[in-house]
Amino acid sequence: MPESPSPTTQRALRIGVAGPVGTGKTSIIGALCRTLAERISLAVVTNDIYTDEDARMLRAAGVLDPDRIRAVETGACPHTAIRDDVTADLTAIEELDATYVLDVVLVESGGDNLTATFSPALVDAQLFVLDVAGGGDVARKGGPGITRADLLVINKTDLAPHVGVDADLMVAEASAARDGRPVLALSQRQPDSLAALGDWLLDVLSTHRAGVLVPSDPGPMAPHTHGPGEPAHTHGPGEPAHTQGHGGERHAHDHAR
Ligand SMILES: Nc1nc2c(ncn2[C@@H]2O[C@H](COP(=O)(O)OP(=O)(O)OP(=O)(O)O)[C@@H](O)[C@H]2O)c(=O)[nH]1
Repeated sequence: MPESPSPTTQRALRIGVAGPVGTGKTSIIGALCRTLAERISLAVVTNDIYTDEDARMLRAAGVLDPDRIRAVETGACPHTAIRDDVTADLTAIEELDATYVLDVVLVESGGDNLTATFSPALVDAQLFVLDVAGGGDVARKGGPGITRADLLVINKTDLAPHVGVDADLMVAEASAARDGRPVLALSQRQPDSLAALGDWLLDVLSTHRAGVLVPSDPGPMAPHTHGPGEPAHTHGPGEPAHTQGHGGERHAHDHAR
């Protein structure tokens, strides 16, 4: 039976999982659910632009009661839903928290670029996921998620020999870039690494229950564009409305919220 949350906890701990497309975010959430579902009460919110594919994958994998897994279709770039207007995600989290006695809600960002991070208004702590197949030099490139997420995961280390990457060096370089913040080498094929990930989450949960977890913001996205010919923009306060290209569609929205 899952333990009940501490009476001092007003709501479930919210953990964000961000990182580029295909680095293993859904698999990590599945592994956390498998590792911890007997010990704590979990729910999941996934973000995809047009589909609920990640939620369907997790439901099909049977990692949790399917009703505890909700999909948010962002309809725009994933970083918009986790950073600028977090309403849809917050609503999904709050509905889950009102329906179940929860310890933790895991929120998966849609796969995005290297600079997308969660707003501290949405999650209490966040992990950023890279994989060795993306190249050994990615961790050196920096960016807010790599340098300042609460945990950086270097994922799919089992593939390192096949893609010519020195995973230990990648971890060392990432650690050097993070000023003492933790880095975890992970593989779905290495149970010890999955247990270490579960332990990290339980540590964060203890801090949350003690009422001393202060969400920290890794920082805004770097200036970027959404389509050929569009000028680079940022997501900082006071930024004027601009247009974004989304597979041919264009719409205006204000990132200053
Ligand atoms: N070899 C290996 N493959 C992995 C590992 N983790 C995930 N994968 C595979 O990597 C692929 C992408 O994994 P996902 O978990 O869907 O990645 P994601 O980041 O959620 O992908 P998006 O939601 O599309 O951004 C799948 O084929 C997984 O089976 C791992 O540790 N080792």
